[in-house]
This record gives sequence, C-alpha cells and structure tokens, in this order.
Amino acid sequence: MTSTTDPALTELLNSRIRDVQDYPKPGVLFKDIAPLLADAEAFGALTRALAERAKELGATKVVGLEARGFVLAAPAAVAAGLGFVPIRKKGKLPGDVFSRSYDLEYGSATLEVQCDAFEPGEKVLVVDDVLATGGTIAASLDLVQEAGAELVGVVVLMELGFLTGREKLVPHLHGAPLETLVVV
Ligand SMILES: O=P(O)(O)OC[C@H]1O[C@H](OP(=O)(O)OP(=O)(O)O)[C@H](O)[C@@H]1O
Ligand SMILES: Nc1ncnc2[nH]cnc12
Repeated sequence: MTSTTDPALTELLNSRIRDVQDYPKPGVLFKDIAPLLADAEAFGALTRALAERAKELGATKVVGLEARGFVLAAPAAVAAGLGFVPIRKKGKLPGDVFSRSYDLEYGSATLEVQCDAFEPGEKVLVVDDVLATGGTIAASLDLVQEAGAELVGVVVLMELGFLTGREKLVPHLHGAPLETLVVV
C-alpha cells in the first residue's frame, strides 16, 4: 500500500467533503473541501500522505494548480522538503510563460507556468483537489512537459467518477501514475 491508498485515510477525507447542489451553476454537484481544510486532523493527514508520495516518487518539485491545488500542494511540498511551483490562471505570472487553454465542467480557462520554473532534470509531482473532465490537469501536464521537467506522478484528492477525466489524461501522462485518494 502507498501513502495514497490507505482506506482509513480515504474514509476520513471523504467524510470531510461536502456536497453543494447547483453550485456554481444549475446541474453541478459541487464538492466543497472547506470542511476538510478546517479539520486539522484530516488536512494534516492529507498533507503527510501527499508529502510521502512525493518522496516515494522521487519528485524534486511539487506543482500545484490554482487555486485549490495550491492549498494542498504547497504544505505537502514543505513537508516533503521540496520546492513548490504554481501553475496559474492567465495573466497572473510575470515574465515569459508557457500557456494552454482548456475547458472546465462549468466554463473555460487558460493556465500558465513560468518558462524558467524548472531546472534541467527536475522531477515533478502534480497535485490538485478535483479531477472532473480532466481539462485542468491535461493542460497542466502539457505545461510541465513544455517547461522541460519530467512528470513522475499526479495525485488528486478526489475523482468525480461519473465524468471521464481519467481517460482524457492517459495521453498526457506519458506513463506516469495517476492516483486519486477519494472517488466520488
Ligand atoms: O477536471 P476539470 O474539469 O478540469 O476540473 C477540475 C478543476 O476545477 C476546479 O478548478 P477551478 O478552475 O474551478 O478553480 P479554483 O481551484 O480556482 O476554485 C478544481 O480545483 C480543478 O482544478
Ligand atoms: N463538481 C465539482 N466540484 C468541485 N470542484 C470542481 N471542479 C470541477 N468540477 C467540480
């Protein structure tokens, strides 16, 4: 068992995710992680599991995806003794950036990473909160590759099982593992 496949951890995390119907628009069942973040035990356990996985996979940087991905990835990077790299929505990062546009369950957006975010040979773990359609993570994986880093894994807190994000990600993973702690 890896740090991200512990059934007790999955149960704890799942119990702290709140369903909000019709947010941010009708027909969407929004998965709210605010109760999880507010619970020191659950947030701490998640942070330790992510950090452990980063070390097991040999990552040299943890990448977080704006905005909720930052909240999970940054403390995990610190706990693992690694640096953090942000992938941000368009227009938020100074200097030269790589860009990718993508579709969301409830809209569309463009993500960017700084061209000098990684040193040669860096190994990256990508962390986010939700895998829904897969558009956000697919765009992010392409950005990591374009910026010259090696992807060693993707860990997502929750996977919306009724969408097909996992299939969409396969060509973007280049063989790296995709792990989700909770399938909802
Ligand atoms: O698999 P997908 O269909 O791409 O959806 C998943 C993404 O959607 C949410 O981000 P959102 O852009 O809503 O922003 P936030 O984190 O800034 O709230 C979530 O945090 C994931 O990053
Ligand atoms: N249903 C959902 N709940 C929370 N975050 C999301 N991001 C994309 N779809 C989502």
